[in-house]
Amino acid sequence: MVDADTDADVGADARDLLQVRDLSTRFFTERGQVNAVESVDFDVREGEILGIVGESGSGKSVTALSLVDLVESPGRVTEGEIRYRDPELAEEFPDAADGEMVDLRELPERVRRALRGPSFSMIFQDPMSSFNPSLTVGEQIAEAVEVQRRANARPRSTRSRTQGYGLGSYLLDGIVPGRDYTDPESRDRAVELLDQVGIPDPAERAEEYPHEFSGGMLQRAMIAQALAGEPDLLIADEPTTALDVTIQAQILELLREIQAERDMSVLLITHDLGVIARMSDRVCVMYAGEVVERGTLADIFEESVHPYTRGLLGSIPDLAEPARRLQPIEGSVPSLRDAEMDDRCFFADRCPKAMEDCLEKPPEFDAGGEHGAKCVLAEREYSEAVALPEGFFDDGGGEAKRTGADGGERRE
Ligand SMILES: Nc1ncnc2c1ncn2[C@@H]1O[C@H](COP(=O)(O)OP(=O)(O)OP(=O)(O)O)[C@@H](O)[C@H]1O
Ligand code: NI
Repeated sequence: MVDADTDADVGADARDLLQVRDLSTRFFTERGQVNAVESVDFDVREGEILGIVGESGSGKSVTALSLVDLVESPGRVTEGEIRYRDPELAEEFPDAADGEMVDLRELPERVRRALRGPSFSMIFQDPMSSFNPSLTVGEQIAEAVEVQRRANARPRSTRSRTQGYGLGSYLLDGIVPGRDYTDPESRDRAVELLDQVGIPDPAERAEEYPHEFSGGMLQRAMIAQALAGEPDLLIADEPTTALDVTIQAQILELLREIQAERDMSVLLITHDLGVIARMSDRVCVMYAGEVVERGTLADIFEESVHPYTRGLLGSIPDLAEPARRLQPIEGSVPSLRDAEMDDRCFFADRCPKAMEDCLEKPPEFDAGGEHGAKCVLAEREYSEAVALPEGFFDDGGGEAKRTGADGGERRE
């Protein structure tokens, strides 16, 4: 049982680990330009779980890949800043730095790659894709441990062996370790990591191959692999989507424990609002490549102002009436082809409250505190209707809102 107050642990004054500004990523396909991520802004604070939620095709995964410079051709980050807190790098690359924050896009590629593992790590929906089928699980995690060791042993700027940071194809595109490649210490550490993610008999399991693991166990092993580099930020893209409900709950619990233990930041991507409610401190709702609403968990679940968020909320099963059918929002996510996208609200076609003004670019409505939405209607309705007392949103990052709300129950 996790108390709602855990949100409050990450106060509004916690420092940002990552600041994403005006990030745009496009795919230049034969059929034209696809605007997969469109001028996205968000921050990830130290020690928080930031959730990104949205339907399929809303740009969540491409956003994540953009952060770690893994967007594949014909895609490319075309705009924006990805500022990451790293005083050492800031000192080394003053041109890319502003205080302790370094714009990753301004760093040499080799340096940026070297951040994968020790600074950022990623886990995915399909753990199989993260492992080389012909090497034991233990050996692959040991390799990830060694990458971290080498990184620690050398100054960042001269690190050269950054390829094999142990995640999926990035392992394969780098050095594929032979059986005797890793040293015994790294192998011991791998067993320790397997133990930490709750794999029974970790020493024996380390000797097994990925196909000998169940889905849930392999998911745990992937988390162990991602943790081997002791990352500051773990990006989890639909980490439990492929798992059955019981295992899903266990893996989420594990992620939460690990996050708290290490005070790591997590960017959690999912289309499942239940997962968001259970896990995140703050939330960004994405639609058609844009962040259309953002706020604390309470802002989003109790006071959402964007019709899209409200639609999504309407489509989660009611806990009181579990038999109720899901109510998907009618219509589908737009194509994101540049040729079809004007400067307007992209949700207007599906919005039950659409009006003529929605054919213009929606304003960024500030709902107070950290709560914001891209919607002209929200701006109109709520700027007048929600006359909140002075200081309501101020101290404690929305603490006042949570009092008396049912936020506590939602989490477990
Ligand atoms: N390789 C590619 N070539 C062209 N367009 C792409 C490519 N990869 C992604 N896109 C475009 O980017 C959009 C966003 O995709 P993305 O994978 O980020 O969505 P998502 O929100 O993660 O969805 P899902 O929940 O299905 O994973 C897609 O709708 C697609 O149009
Ligand atoms: Ni995705």
